[in-house]
Amino acid sequence: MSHAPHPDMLAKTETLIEALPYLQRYAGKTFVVKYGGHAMGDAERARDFAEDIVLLKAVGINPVVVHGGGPQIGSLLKRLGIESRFVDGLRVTDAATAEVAEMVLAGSINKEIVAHIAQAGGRAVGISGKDAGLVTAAKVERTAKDPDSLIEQAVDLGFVGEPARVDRSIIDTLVAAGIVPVIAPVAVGEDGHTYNINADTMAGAIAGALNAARLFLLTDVAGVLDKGGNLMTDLTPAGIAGLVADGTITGGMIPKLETCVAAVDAGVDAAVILDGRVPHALLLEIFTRKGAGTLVRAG
Ligand SMILES: Nc1ncnc2c1ncn2[C@@H]1O[C@H](COP(=O)(O)OP(=O)(O)O)[C@@H](O)[C@H]1O
Ligand SMILES: CC(=O)N[C@@H](CCC(=O)OP(=O)(O)O)C(=O)O
Repeated sequence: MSHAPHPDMLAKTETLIEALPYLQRYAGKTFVVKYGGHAMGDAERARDFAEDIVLLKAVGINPVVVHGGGPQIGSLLKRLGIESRFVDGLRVTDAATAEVAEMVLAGSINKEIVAHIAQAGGRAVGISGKDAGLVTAAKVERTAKDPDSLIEQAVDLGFVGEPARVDRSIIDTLVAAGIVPVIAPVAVGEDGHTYNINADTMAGAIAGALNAARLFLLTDVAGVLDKGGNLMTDLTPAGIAGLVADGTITGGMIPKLETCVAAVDAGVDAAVILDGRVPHALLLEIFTRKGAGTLVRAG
């Protein structure tokens, strides 16, 4: 009788052994994972994502989830007959839009992610920036060139906020209790109004406040692509500035990379842009040698 292992078994064992140094390196570390609205479109991928989070927790990593939901806010606004306009990738948010954004983000999407994590055998609690004073928002100020006069003028984005202060204590309490925090990008301002915050910006601020080892941004592209469409696997803040200046990086990728640079500047070891359409993209990135997306690290 042969004792040679079946090739399938061998491949599985190799995968587990390949993960060993990463399991040792990352145990006890905090990973902030931003789950974008585009990445959560597919129900099967949403379940994969929840499994990945539960697996990270099971091997001693502390994942903290910050989610988006831009496309989902857009479709409810459409059903309600409310139009959306974007400036620099930010949704101009009047009082009615802020109400809808909070319903979708802190309501349906937040609870859906929590439920998926529970189904995968984990424990999660869904909160927004409002809970226990997690985030205090400041109104975002933007200027744009007037197309006629070419003079820079203030643009009022309404209730669009950015995190001015982060009080991490509620996250620490949940993590200490073995619970995965799932955070919606909505917060209250000093003025008592509800502010809608870009989810990448929210995730970067949370990662900075937690001194996270890693920030992962799950989106719907392979990562940052060069002008020929090839994946750029490693970037530094200086390299990113050059790619913005020469027009390689445009649109929604600009705030995403600004978030990565800010997080790395704030002491996060590395930020990674990942393709959320790939099954278990997070596990592949964390536990295999190859990595899957674009890694941003201090130069
Ligand atoms: N150099 C680039 N590499 C990859 N994507 C880019 C690049 N420049 C611009 N983009 C755009 O950025 C988009 C990702 O940003 P966004 O749509 O805001 O993602 P999300 O909704 O996941 O936050 C990509 O779908 C792509 O259209
Ligand atoms: C101010 C602002 O633009 N807020 C975003 C919040 C959701 C978000 O960022 O979701 P994604 O990550 O899925 O794009 C919005 O209203 O769409």
